[in-house]
Amino acid sequence: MEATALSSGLRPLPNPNGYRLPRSCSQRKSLPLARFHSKETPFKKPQGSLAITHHRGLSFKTNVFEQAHHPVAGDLSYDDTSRSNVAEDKIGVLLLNLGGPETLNDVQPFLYNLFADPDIIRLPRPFQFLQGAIAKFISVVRAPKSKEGYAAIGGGSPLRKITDEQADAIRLALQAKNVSADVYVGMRYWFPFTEEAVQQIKKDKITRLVVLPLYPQYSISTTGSSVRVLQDLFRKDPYLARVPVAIIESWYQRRGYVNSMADLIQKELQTFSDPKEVMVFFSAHGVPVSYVENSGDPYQKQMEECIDLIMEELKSRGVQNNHILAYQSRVGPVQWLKPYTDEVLVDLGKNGVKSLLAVPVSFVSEHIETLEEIDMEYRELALESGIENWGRVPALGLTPSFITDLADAVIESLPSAEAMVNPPSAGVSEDSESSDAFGYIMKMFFGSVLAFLLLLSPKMFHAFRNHFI
Ligand SMILES: C=CC1=C(C)c2cc3[nH]c(cc4nc(cc5[nH]c(cc1n2)c(C)c5CCC(=O)O)C(CCC(=O)O)=C4C)c(C)c3C=C
Ligand SMILES: [Fe+2]
Repeated sequence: MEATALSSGLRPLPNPNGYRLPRSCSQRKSLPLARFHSKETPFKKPQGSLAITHHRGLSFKTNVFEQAHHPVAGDLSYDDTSRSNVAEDKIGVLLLNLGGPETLNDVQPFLYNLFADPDIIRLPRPFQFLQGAIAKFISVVRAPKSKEGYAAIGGGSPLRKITDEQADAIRLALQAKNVSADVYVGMRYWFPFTEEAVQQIKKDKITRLVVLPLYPQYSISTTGSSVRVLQDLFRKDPYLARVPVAIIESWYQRRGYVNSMADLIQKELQTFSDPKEVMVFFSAHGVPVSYVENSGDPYQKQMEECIDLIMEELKSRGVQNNHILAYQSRVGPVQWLKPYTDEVLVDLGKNGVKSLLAVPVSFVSEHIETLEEIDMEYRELALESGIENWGRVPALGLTPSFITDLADAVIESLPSAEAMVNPPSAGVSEDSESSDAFGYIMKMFFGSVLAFLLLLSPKMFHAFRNHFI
């Protein structure tokens, strides 16, 4: 697990895991940040545990190996640290997620929010003023196809409901471990937006916050984007700037997660008449290759490590099936991570694979890409390609061992929370505010004109349409 603390001028933001932020991000004012790099050692058996009890009855029982982010594992005592006493705190947990349209009318504005994200469509600096116009254009062009997908799964995304349930389950799991915390949901592209969650956190006077993105692996396009928004909000607000925050950037290595995934796979294999013959097919959401190759996104590496850990766990249980990893859901004209799920399915069918178990691995809730893309499109393609027996592992959702492990991750990261003490961008002059406003108006004007021209040009429309649907 890697926990990061938003904090005071210790180190600049730009190079968290050794990866480079996309230009759009690194060129923004960077937020000072202190980081605690921790690699949980998932295969070491715990050799001891540490109970930390505080006055007011708050008690943490935590495994010393999972305290790797602390300089001296096993020596941890909150009283020894310079950090404030966790027991005194009003603890908040903020779950970050993508969000999804709840009705078909939400689809186009949801897509607009997604494509307006500079971590999703990354434009060279001179063209960044076109972001809004391009987002408008692509969202309008893509909306009909996306709507068909959402219509096929009942008219909207189940993400909000599932994430709310996960929030409740994590709150209860924390309570069962004697940690009282309020759990919030902040979505990146739809309601409840991260901004709303942060307002509530402030209203509730939370004094220590753990940020838990619901993506096991880190990508610039997911966790990176959500955390950037959060940092912007914290930087601007004098109250939030002082709240100690710990960010759990990725957690695919945690035993609880790996074991829970292995449990689900093992169980689903038993539904086949000949479980040993089944190809375990991990299908991860893709990202453009440029994220990995040019910006150092750790997503692909983490994904591969994650699959290795799950397969090692299965092997240790005597499950020796063949497996493969492929990437799904590519959008737009650029190269995405390969191999592509649809191409691999066809190849496997051609090469005589008869039984296949699809395992969605980049996300922990059911969503359009499991319910529509995998269950409908890929299933059909696989059957057409010669695969006879098809199965799919459900998303982790509310699986108790998984939820308990997330609660543990929260507890383990609490001591590493640190406040951002830099004054929020003080002294923004009226001049710079008015020039910002002028720049904004100019961008909106030229952006709208461009979007209008693009939409009117049949040639441009068709070129874009072919790439984005
Ligand atoms: C780890 C998960 C995800 C990564 C990485 C990711 C990158 C990424 N996604 C798009 C474009 C779209 N994503 C869409 C939906 C969507 N994406 C994820 C997860 C990841 N995306 C989820 C869970 C969902 C579903 C939300 C829901 O409503 O259930 C969509 C909209 C759906 C569609 O039209 O297909 C788009 C578009 C890009 C461009 C990208 C990386 C740059
Ligand atoms: Fe996506």
